[in-house]
Amino acid sequence: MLNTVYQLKRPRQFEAVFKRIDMDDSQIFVRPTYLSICNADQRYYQGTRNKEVLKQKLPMALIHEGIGKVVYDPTDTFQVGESVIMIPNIPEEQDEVVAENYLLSSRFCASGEDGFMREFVTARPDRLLKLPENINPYVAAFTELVSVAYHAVNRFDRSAHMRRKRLGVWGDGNLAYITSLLLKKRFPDCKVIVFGKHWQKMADFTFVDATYEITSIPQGVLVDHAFECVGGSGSSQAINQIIDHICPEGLISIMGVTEELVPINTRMVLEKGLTVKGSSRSGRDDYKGLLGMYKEHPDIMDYLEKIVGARIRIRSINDIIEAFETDIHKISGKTIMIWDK
Ligand SMILES: NC(=O)C1=CN([C@@H]2O[C@H](COP(=O)(O)OP(=O)(O)OC[C@H]3O[C@@H](n4cnc5c(N)ncnc54)[C@H](OP(=O)(O)O)[C@@H]3O)[C@@H](O)[C@H]2O)C=CC1
Ligand SMILES: O=C(CO)[C@H](O)[C@H](O)COP(=O)(O)O
Ligand SMILES: [Zn+2]
Repeated sequence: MLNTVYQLKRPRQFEAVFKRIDMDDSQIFVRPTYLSICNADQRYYQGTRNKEVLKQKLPMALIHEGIGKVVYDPTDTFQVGESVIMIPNIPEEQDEVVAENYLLSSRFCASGEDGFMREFVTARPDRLLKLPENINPYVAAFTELVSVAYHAVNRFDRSAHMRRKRLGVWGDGNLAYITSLLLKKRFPDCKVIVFGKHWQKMADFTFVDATYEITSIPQGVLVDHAFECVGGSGSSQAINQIIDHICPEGLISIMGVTEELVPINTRMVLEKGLTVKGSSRSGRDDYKGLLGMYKEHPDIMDYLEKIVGARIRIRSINDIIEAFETDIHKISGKTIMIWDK
């Protein structure tokens, strides 16, 4: 059968193409319902990736955060009409050491192949998870982003030393909000301190213990471990400020994505004996763990609802452009597309 795929042809230009999909016994058909825009999608949409990357990856359907409804399941794993979270990471092998999101052979929707802006997404049963009942679909749409923070917090917990009195989070955007929220819920006895550029944005981080503007951090403010949730051109400043404010033998978790190489003060990384740990994407176990955390702490959902931003119904390519342009000009929050295609 033919599937309509809404691909980014070149920066700021989408087109609908028709792709043949063969029905077989292993692929479940899902109709996307709520999709959420990530900074990675914006880098393709605005053409801020380097030319070679754009040439290699486009045309490609964007979006790797989303939920949908099962319309056909030859595997009998889900019921028709059931809402599911779509997992964009697609592993092709298992490894006893390397997690699915770090395997070089893994594929990723909206990075190396079409993302979720399609009429139907076809997926193996292990790439879908049943959405719990009564979950707000606008929040569920960005489960992938929350699972990335969950994954990084888990990695931190497995590797960082046990002095965890103060945990620093650099950044004041969506990823910083989510990471500090998960840290506070997971380690309620630790102080979570946010270091951001905009006090107006940090005012929404009501659940943390302190916030500082990065231009006026009082002398003597130190953290045991830190999370970098900035990315882009702010990466270098954030990472170097972390190096200045972290105690010896602390762990720095880097999550921000940047196109440029980032100069960092390696002398002080050495002198302080720091561990720098990168975290990218997430895997099925992270989604499952996160859904368990939602069950244990239902108020996480209330906090996540606060970062739902614009909600835009998509019926045409012009609506898609409107969603991406709105997202560029937002102050904060996640832009959600109600996928009515
Ligand atoms: N590792 C992964 O798998 C994932 C990584 N990401 C990446 O994480 C990064 C953050 O994402 P997101 O929160 O959505 O992005 P945002 O752009 O919303 O957040 C970053 C925020 O940090 C602020 N900022 C800039 N410089 C500094 C600084 N030196 N110290 C503290 N704060 C600063 C920015 O302000 P201003 O805008 O004024 O510069 C902005 O408000 C992005 O690079 C994104 O691509 C996202 C998802 C998954
Ligand atoms: O957003 C992300 C995961 O949620 C990552 O930033 C994204 O996977 C990076 O992909 P790309 O290399 O295509 O920018
Ligand atoms: Zn993303």
